[in-house]
Amino acid sequence: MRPVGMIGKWQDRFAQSQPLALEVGSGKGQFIIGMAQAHPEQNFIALEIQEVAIAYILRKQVELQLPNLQLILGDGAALTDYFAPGEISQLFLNFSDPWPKSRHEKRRLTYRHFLAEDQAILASDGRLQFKTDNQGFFEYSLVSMNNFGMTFDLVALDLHHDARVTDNIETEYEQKFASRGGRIYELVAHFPTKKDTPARA
Ligand SMILES: C[S@@+](CC[C@H](N)C(=O)[O-])C[C@H]1O[C@@H](n2cnc3c(N)ncnc32)[C@H](O)[C@@H]1O
Repeated sequence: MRPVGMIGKWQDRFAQSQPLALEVGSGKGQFIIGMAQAHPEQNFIALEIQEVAIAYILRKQVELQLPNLQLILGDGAALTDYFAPGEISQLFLNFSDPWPKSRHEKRRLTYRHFLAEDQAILASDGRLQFKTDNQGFFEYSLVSMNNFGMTFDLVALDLHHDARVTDNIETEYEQKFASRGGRIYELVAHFPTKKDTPARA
């Protein structure tokens, strides 16, 4: 069931009102729990489509009782069903399914249709952070976001050996791939604001 009643009211669910970050596809929650613990000055929502995975996060949250973490069992392909325009200040896509076959391009969470959803819920100064171990998916996402008019704040082709990144919190997948010697890619980007859009002649 979609939490339609919560649209625009998510801050009411937290101990205090503060910038709200969302992770789409949280898996077992290692990243979002680590972020909520490291950043008590922010609120966090884990959005996950699989009951088994969200139940795993819930079990940890029952134990930890973090005041700045809420969970949604839902579909990250329809973010405007859950959030009001500008309600989210930071959006995390971590190791989303790469859907490598060309005919599945429209399922990739960095396809333009999903970027439009992301843009709608992100605040004007909001940021999208994307991590993957899949080079092809990373390249695709760079092009898709560039074509969408987004600006890149960070492009890291080897996140774990990038001196610019000092506060990385690993996801379960990231830990697994990196421990086998795999390279992790990350980008941080923002959407164009109205003032970035060139005026028509
Ligand atoms: C490859 S796993 C990555 C999990 C975690 N982010 C990590 O890096 O360890 C992808 C996760 O995204 C979830 N997922 C896939 N499509 C989704 C969607 N449309 N909405 C929400 N979650 C989704 C899957 O259930 C899975 O838990």
